[in-house]
Amino acid sequence: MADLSLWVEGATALTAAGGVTYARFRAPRVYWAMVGLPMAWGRFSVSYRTTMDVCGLTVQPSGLRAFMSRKVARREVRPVAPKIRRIRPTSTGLRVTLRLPAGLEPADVAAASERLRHAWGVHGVHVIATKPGYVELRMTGYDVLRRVQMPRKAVARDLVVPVALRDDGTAYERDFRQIPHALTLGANQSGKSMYQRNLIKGLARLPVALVGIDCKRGVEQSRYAARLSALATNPDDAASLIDVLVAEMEDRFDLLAKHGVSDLWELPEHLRPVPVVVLVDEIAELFLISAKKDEERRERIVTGLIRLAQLSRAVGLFMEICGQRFGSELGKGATMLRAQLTGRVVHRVNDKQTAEMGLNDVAPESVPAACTIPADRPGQAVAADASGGWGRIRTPLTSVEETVAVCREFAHMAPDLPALEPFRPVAPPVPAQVIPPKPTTAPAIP
Ligand SMILES: Nc1ncnc2c1ncn2[C@@H]1O[C@H](COP(=O)(O)OP(=O)(O)OP(=O)(O)O)[C@@H](O)[C@H]1O
Repeated sequence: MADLSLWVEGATALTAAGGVTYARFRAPRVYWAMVGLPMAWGRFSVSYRTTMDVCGLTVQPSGLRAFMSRKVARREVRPVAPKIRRIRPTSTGLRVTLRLPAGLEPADVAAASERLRHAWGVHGVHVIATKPGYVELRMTGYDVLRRVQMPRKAVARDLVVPVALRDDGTAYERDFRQIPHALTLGANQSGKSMYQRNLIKGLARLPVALVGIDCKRGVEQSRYAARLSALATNPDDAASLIDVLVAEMEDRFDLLAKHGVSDLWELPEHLRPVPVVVLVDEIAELFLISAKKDEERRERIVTGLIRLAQLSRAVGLFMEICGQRFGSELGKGATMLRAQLTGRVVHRVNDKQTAEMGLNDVAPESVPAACTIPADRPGQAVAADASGGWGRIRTPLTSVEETVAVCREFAHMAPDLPALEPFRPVAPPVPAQVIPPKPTTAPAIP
């Protein structure tokens, strides 16, 4: 009898251990909530003071404070560590708000983040300066980019689209009003189309006009035709469409001048034209020419794009450009246009030079991170902008069917812009539901 209960206990323990190991790799969120979080929180609480001390994140107390400790409280004078203001567990990690003592700055804490991560046994520690004197430690319990799950609260709104997950567990949002024009670079199969797909899926729900330029005969973007107000699938159409967009920009400037305002958002709502997002897939197709006769068209396209990039923010025209490389080898105007695209997302690249094209002028220290994206992590990228900030992101896996369905659902939101009417794509018919043939009843076997 005793033997049997020993067997049952052993089997239960083994099952539980197996379950925990399984959860750790297959359901890291569950593992974090049940095992990782209590352990990390405990370790953090118990070792906070000593960890801060050994990581050099304490300062000597002021003279008055030292005097009070010694004479009034009759305590030993101890170095001062940042004060914990708030601890908040999340589904991916732990967030701690710290008040820094005089003498410490956010960069000091950021420099120690690797040491903190090892001390508390977490996957990563990111340090964010939230306001003067305060930092937030964003700890992640596991590699959140391995299988991307967007935070539930991340939804598209205004002109902000959550398009990927950051490695600190927060959503990476493409905010068109903050960063009007952006560039996405990456090698073949690095995840550029997935990035655009997530962007289109988010934008489709917003009151914006979507304009596609996809000179690979529209293989990528024509699938989203239901929600596009215009689509160009070859360089000749692209040149005409860009001319129309430049004319639209000029009309909008006339409108602003007429009402004495300098920005689209200052217009009363009933007068405000709808924002337009121009999505360019494979920019090289617009720059490269195979015959001398195409030179004039190239000149028209490049001048138009540069004018749009320089001026169109105020009138609500935004650009999202995508390509494998974008440097001076594309010819005149390429680097000038690139300089106007201040948002940068660089996926896996084949050479350091491509990473430099995308990141050197905005966040040069992020170049090594872009060069070390593993090939088995499509969709992972380095995102940077003109503020100098950068981080690692990865898009969620989103199927074409899912995005097409969203485009169809929100097709009624594609605004009618008369100028773009000649370029309006014809949405492919909804595939008829395949109804399986009725099974024919087999003759009864006698
Ligand atoms: N975030 C992601 N998670 C998982 N798989 C992804 C992710 N992003 C892309 N992939 C996969 O990687 C492959 C290449 O992705 P995608 O087509 O987006 O790359 P690309 O850079 O546009 O390639 P190309 O330049 O050849 O068109 C696809 O099979 C896609 O399903």
